[in-house]
Amino acid sequence: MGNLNKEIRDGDHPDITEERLKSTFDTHKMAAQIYNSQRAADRRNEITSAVLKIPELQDIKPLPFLSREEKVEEAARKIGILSEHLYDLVNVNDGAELYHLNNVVIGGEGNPLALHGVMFIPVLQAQATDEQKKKWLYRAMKREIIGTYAQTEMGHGSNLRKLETTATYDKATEEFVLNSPTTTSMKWWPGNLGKSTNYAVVVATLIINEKDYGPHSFMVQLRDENTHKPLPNIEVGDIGPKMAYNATDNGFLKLNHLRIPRTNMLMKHVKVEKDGTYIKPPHAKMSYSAMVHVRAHMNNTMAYFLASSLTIAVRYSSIRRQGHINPKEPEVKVLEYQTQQHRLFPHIARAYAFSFAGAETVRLYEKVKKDMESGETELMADLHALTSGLKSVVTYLTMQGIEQARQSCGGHGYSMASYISEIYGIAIGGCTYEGENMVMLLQLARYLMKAAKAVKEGKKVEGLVGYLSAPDNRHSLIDRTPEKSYDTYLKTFEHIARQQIFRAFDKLEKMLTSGLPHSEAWNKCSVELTRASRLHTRLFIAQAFARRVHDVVDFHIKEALDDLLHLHLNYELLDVASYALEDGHLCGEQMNFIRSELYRSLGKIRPNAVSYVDAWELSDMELRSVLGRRDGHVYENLYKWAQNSSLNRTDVLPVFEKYLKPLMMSARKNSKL
Ligand SMILES: CCCCC/C=C\C/C=C\C/C=C\CC/C=C/C(=O)SCCNC(=O)CCNC(=O)[C@H](O)C(C)(C)COP(=O)(O)OP(=O)(O)OC[C@H]1O[C@@H](n2cnc3c(N)ncnc32)[C@H](O)[C@@H]1OP(=O)(O)O
Ligand SMILES: Cc1cc2nc3c(=O)[nH]c(=O)nc-3n(C[C@H](O)[C@H](O)[C@H](O)COP(=O)(O)OP(=O)(O)OC[C@H]3O[C@@H](n4cnc5c(N)ncnc54)[C@H](O)[C@@H]3O)c2cc1C
Repeated sequence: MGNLNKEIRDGDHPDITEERLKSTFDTHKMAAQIYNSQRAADRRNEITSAVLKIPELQDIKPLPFLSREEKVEEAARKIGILSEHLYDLVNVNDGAELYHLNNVVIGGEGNPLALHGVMFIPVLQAQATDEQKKKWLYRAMKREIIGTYAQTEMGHGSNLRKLETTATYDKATEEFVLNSPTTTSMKWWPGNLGKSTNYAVVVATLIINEKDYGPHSFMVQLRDENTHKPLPNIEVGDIGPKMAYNATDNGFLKLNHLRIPRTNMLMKHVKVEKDGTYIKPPHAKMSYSAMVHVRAHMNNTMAYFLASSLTIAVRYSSIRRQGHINPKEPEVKVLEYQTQQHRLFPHIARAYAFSFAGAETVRLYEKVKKDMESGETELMADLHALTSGLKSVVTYLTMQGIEQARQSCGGHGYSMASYISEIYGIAIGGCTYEGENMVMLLQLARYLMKAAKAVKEGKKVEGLVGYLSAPDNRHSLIDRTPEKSYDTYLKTFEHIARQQIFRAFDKLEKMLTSGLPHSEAWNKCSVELTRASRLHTRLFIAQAFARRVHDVVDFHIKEALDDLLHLHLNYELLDVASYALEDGHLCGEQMNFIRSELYRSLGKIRPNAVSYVDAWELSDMELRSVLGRRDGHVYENLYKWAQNSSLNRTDVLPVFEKYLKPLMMSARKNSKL
């Protein structure tokens, strides 16, 4: 039998090989769990190998040494080369293959086609009529045109009903007049809007006969297809550097009474007829499909960002030696410290959990998308609630995990050589885009309050909120039953979420009966409401993890996932235990049990730590991290990496003659006086 950890190679750092030899499971079989099939895991590696054989697709130098302009150019250069090889490298109809190709070749900092693939094409697929698809979608898919999704304005992002860009129907000419009447009405933020795209789906407030019909989607050509010059009545540009994600030209757009044909409104579900008659869609929020598309996929991208940072941190922690546990023995790998394990391992478990919850979410999304094709909208509310909660909780916890990964690398974590700070910057954008996290938690809370009301009225609720009408134990059975089952944990999570949902509901009801208007009462309860949403979502994540472990057949993979799940349940429960202590559902003795199970779990995970992160099969090319190198040879490569610094081109910088020398000379002169 070969090595179970598939990353072992001759010449690797012995400390990392030692880790890999301890693996109790086949890392490539584990990759099949993470990427949802063995075929998908195989394809990722095949794509990476093929890319490595194409010299023009390699980074010209480490990305942190590029200026913003060079980053934009480098991403565009690679997109050009990729287009030549695309059909040889991937199945272009497979989103996961395309995403992987992007991560390996270009990385997370963006590229001119980022929004084209992530939102422009999906919005046309979901909202364009067949005729409109012929006109734009097929050209977009062939990349004859490049588009983006332009919704957010300088003054409004969260509250779509107050978008100031107007699309006023002119019956006489059968045109819409698109206008940005104020500075704050300018589109501000859309990815690739600034310089790359020549088309955009613009979301504007529809006005017919002076009546406001709310946000609707319109196809707008922004630039000449040959010269790329902005068309008349259009002002467009880049919004400037951001915290990260700087290979992308997030942009602004000002429309000055721009006229577009009536047929440029995306009309698959909603219509404006020639005479200005408005025909409602089957569901008022069908036009929000592009946002739901991204939200549904964000769990997996966040899991990927988190796993990338942890791969870097755990590999580095296995070659970094510092200090002693036993003073008579050599310095230990920092991974031996319990604090280091506690800092990293629960986040490894979360990365797996987000990936499994993500797979379930994408399945529900695909079902709802198919239903919507035929005008069936029943599950839209469930999907919106689920994706709103997950989007918020997963991005927030990912942020925490990446930052812990950075700190766990000590000083070198702060260097861009770790690349963790860039991953952090990219990932935390997710707390804001596709719906600011608090705003989205409050969307889920609306759904939860409706369910709570139904239960209070004696009705049975089912599906994602079914537990609200299920029987509850007054006291948790954790450590109170002979058999060790995850059900006791999941029931405790259910209890906690249920209690908080009803606490928020009762508070809201009390304020409403005291006569407070709904919106004011809602605001005064909103912290409690967001707590309810978080607890409900964390329950879902834990359940999704348990469902996956339950379904795994391979004994060694099941055992390894079972260890991670055990850690996850104990760690997460400790994190929210105050809710269960408050009403005596858990007692001090059970808390001690949970804590000791957590510490036991850390020890159990320790031998497989490197293998759990290796199983994500993230190549050196896609990690772009000196600390996270597969071979563990960090130090000599840190030194090589620093040679790229432009400050090292000369021994003496011009600033010496200009500023430092006069400063020191004058100081010396003064001290002689
Ligand atoms: C392939 C995936 C790739 C992932 C990412 C990859 C890499 C990452 C790297 C870089 C980033 C790359 C891309 C990022 C791109 C980012 C793009 C954007 O950010 S686009 C702009 C996104 N903007 C928002 O999300 C705005 C948030 N606001 C809203 O969504 C709405 O304003 C809000 C808050 C939902 C309220 O809407 P409104 O129309 O005012 O609501 P009402 O009060 O009228 O009605 C509320 C009822 O409507 C229900 N509802 C709302 N939305 C939906 C929906 N989508 N589906 C079903 N139902 C919905 C809601 O539940 C209420 O129902 P009840 O009244 O409670 O019954
Ligand atoms: C990297 C990145 C990429 C983006 N890409 C795109 C894109 O491609 N296309 C596009 O159209 N947009 C894009 N956006 C914009 C993004 O979607 C919005 O910034 C986001 O939806 C938040 O809206 P806002 O900026 O108006 O925040 P605001 O709503 O102004 O948020 C400010 C604060 O107000 C709070 N708040 C607002 N409303 C409420 C409420 N009702 N209840 C309680 N609290 C509230 C928020 O919680 C937050 O704390 C992008 C943004 C980023 C950062």
